[in-house]
Amino acid sequence: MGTAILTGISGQDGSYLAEQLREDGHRVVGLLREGRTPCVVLDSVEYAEWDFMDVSALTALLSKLRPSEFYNFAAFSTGAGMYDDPVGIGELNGIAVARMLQAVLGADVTIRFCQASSSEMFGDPVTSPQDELTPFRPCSPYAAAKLFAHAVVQGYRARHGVFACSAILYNHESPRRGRAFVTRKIADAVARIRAGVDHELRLGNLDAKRDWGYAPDYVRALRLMLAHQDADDYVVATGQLHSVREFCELAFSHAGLDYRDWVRENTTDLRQDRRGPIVGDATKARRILGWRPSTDFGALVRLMVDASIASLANKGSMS
Ligand SMILES: C[C@H]1O[C@H](OP(=O)(O)OP(=O)(O)OC[C@H]2O[C@@H](n3cnc4c(=O)[nH]c(N)nc43)[C@H](O)[C@@H]2O)[C@@H](O)[C@@H](O)C1=O
Repeated sequence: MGTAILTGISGQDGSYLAEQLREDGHRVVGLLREGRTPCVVLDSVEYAEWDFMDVSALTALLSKLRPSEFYNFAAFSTGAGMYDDPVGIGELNGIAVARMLQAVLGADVTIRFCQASSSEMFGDPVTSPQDELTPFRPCSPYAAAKLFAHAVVQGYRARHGVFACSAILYNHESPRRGRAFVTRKIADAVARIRAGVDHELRLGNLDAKRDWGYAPDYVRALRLMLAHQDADDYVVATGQLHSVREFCELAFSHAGLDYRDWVRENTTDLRQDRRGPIVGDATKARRILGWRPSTDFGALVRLMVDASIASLANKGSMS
């Protein structure tokens, strides 16, 4: 088995992918931005520091490590922050991807590259569900930077013959999701309310809807993309739309609670989210890669709540 390079290894996607690759016998090298420490520290994963402004240093690193695969998850991604720091987002989520592909080209054109693109690129979508041919209408610096990266991936594939793919990832969740995201916020709140630690949960728009899948399923799709004979772009989604309210209903009832007793809509967390439904059509991934999500919405909600309850109990027993 070969060496795989991962950026963004400290987030949920990178950590799940690293685990799956390790299980299959790959050597995994996580690239950490200088001065960073990984949130999820994984045994048997090596780490290297990475300056995302420096193409020649990355070219030298790739020439030394000779990876067969390179997955890029490095990005600012916090929902509410999609509008903050357009310069930083443009640099890391957008231009850095051009630098990575330039380094691949300089080091070894046979390295297979996978970019984590985002359903946010559809912005206020012209049609629903969206597939690989739906036009993009980005509504935030985050989405614009991801779209720049997406176009760069297609350019290096078409013009330079790099095996470069983009996965247009819809929301994907897990117990490793950052606490700023709504699913983790709800799951943690259920655990804390159940334990009597908290007494309410303040959320933004309860009627906002998303196509939510399970993160380990989504990283499995990325691996299938790089294992396929042809490089291409794929929508990775469940095709099911659910509201924040439905997530709350299921999450609280899983803990024997009624969300209406505990959840308050809070205008300070409200985002201007009056957009058409962002829901994906993953027919192409199913047809060409044989990819299917393993975990449906109900199972996802339950496993996240169970993990938050276990984590809180664990903290309690350690204090
Ligand atoms: C595909 C896309 O997926 C993620 O971005 P996101 O969809 O913004 O994720 P989120 O969990 O912050 O919001 C989901 C929905 O939930 C609504 N919502 C209501 N009340 C609260 C609330 O209290 N907090 C938050 N965070 N959201 C709330 C909020 O308005 C939105 O409609 C990233 O991975 C991103 O990197 C990415 O690419």
